[in-house]
This record gives sequence, C-alpha cells and structure tokens, in this order.
Amino acid sequence: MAEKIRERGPLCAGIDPHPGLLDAWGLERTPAGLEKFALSAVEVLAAEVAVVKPQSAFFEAHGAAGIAVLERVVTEARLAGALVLLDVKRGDIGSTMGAYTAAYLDGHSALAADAVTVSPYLGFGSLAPAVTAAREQGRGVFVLARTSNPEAAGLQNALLPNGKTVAQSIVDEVAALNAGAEPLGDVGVVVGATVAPGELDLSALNGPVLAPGFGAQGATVSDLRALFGADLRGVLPASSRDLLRRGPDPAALRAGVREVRALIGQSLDEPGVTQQREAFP
Ligand SMILES: O=c1ccn([C@@H]2O[C@H](COP(=O)(O)O)[C@@H](O)[C@H]2O)c(=O)[nH]1
Repeated sequence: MAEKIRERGPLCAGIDPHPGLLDAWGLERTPAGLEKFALSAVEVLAAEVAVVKPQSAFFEAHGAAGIAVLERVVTEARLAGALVLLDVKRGDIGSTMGAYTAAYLDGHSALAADAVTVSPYLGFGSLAPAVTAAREQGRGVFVLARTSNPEAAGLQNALLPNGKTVAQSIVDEVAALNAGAEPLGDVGVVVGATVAPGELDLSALNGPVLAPGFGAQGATVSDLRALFGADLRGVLPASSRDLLRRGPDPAALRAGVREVRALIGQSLDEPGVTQQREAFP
C-alpha cells in the first residue's frame, strides 16, 4: 500500500452508492442503477487514486445482485491499478471471524480485497483469523479504533481500569502487532479525520492510518495536520460523498479527485512534512 500511495498520492476514494447519489446521477435505485453508478465511479477513481474503498453496505442493500456488482467493483478497480480496501467493518467470535476472513481475505473468494476494515469490539483477540490470513496473503486489515462519527466518543473514549481509553488500547494492540515491521506493519487503524487532536497517541503504531471523515463529514486538510501533526507518514485520508457528488460527468469527477488530491499533497509538501513523507515506505 505504501508503494501505491507514493506512486499516486495519499487519497482513498470511497465508493458509496447512496440512494441520493443514484438520484443525483440520474440513475434508478435498482441493481442496474447501482451497477452503472459503481462501475462509472470505478472507471474514473481507480485510474487516479492509490486506494478505492467500496462501502459494502450500499451494495448489500441491493441483495444478491448488489453483491455481484461489488464483486465486479473489486475486480475492475484492481485491474485499473488501484488497491481495494473493502469497508465491511466485520467483527465476531473467532470461529465466525474465520468465515468472514474466507469471504474477504482469501484469494479464492470473488470478494477478496487488498484490505478490509474490521471491528475489535468483540475483543481484539477475536480478530486473529483475519490478521493471520492477511499477513499470510500479503493483504491488510484496518482496525476501528476511534471512528469519525459523533456517537463514537462515549464508548471509544471510555477509560479502562489501566487508565487508557478504549481507542488507545486498540491502537496499542495494533502497535504490538506491528512492532519491528519494516518499513510499516500490515495492520492499520481507523481514526476519523474529525477526531479532536490529542485524543490518541499514534507514535508507536508503526502502521497505516485510514482517516475517513474528510470532506462530507467536515474534516479539512488543516484538521489532518492538527490531528496527525507533522508526521503524516502512513496516513490515508478518505472521502466518499464529497468526491462522488462531482459526477456523473467523468471529466468533472476526475477534476474533483485531482483537486482534492492536490490539496492534500500540498499540505504534505509544507515545510517540516516533506521529510516525513520521503520516509514513507
Ligand atoms: O470512522 C469511520 C469509519 C468508516 N467510515 C466510512 O467512510 C465513508 C465516509 O463517507 P463520506 O461520504 O466521506 O462521509 C463511509 O463509507 C463510512 O461508512 C467513516 O465515515 N468513519
């Protein structure tokens, strides 16, 4: 992932076929409309950005036909040279986690992605099947730590008996898995770009950070700088609606992606940051 980010810049483009976006693109809220939307988006986005992030929920909402479209999205995006981070936020008891792992991280599955989002809230250890499979297959997992939604703070900032917040304890568990990995470990965390600066200590993470909430949820480039500091190494800002609203015209969508990517890139090029970015593996 680091190589792809160096090649194409640090932007993850979400593919979230919201019903309202289908309307805005002049498409029906049907599997056929979904397919047109998603594959048109992939055609532009996957040629531009390092990582595309289909949001599984919007495909699942269309039943089996929607899953078939998701399979095509995964295949087409990879063929176009982007990495696919499938946003499924799965988490369950270990034995069931094994089945999710087979669905999303086993190369024999039509839904196998380069990385998936997973939820540690059934216990961090329950994620072991996914972490192990991802490592064996050169894929990745991104563990929800401190999510971008306003409702998350009560649970994720709750203090544990050891004095850490729940979110910090997740970050530290991931850091332990990544310890010693060069240049970065393959287990990432999800930290919303909307999160208040200073809540988390990411200094020992040694892994990538998916930062959704950029754009439609209000986070800006300045927020990224304030939250992650000068060390943006491994930070992957993600945006879905704010990019997709620029379609359906492919030229307008492409221009929008380039504009956002340039904005983030300029921020990274500001004094004090360039050195860190060059250190990005
Ligand atoms: O903390 C999180 C984790 C995941 N998401 C997902 O990212 C996109 C955000 O969409 P926008 O349109 O850019 O708001 C969406 O798929 C979420 O489920 C997140 O927002 N926050």
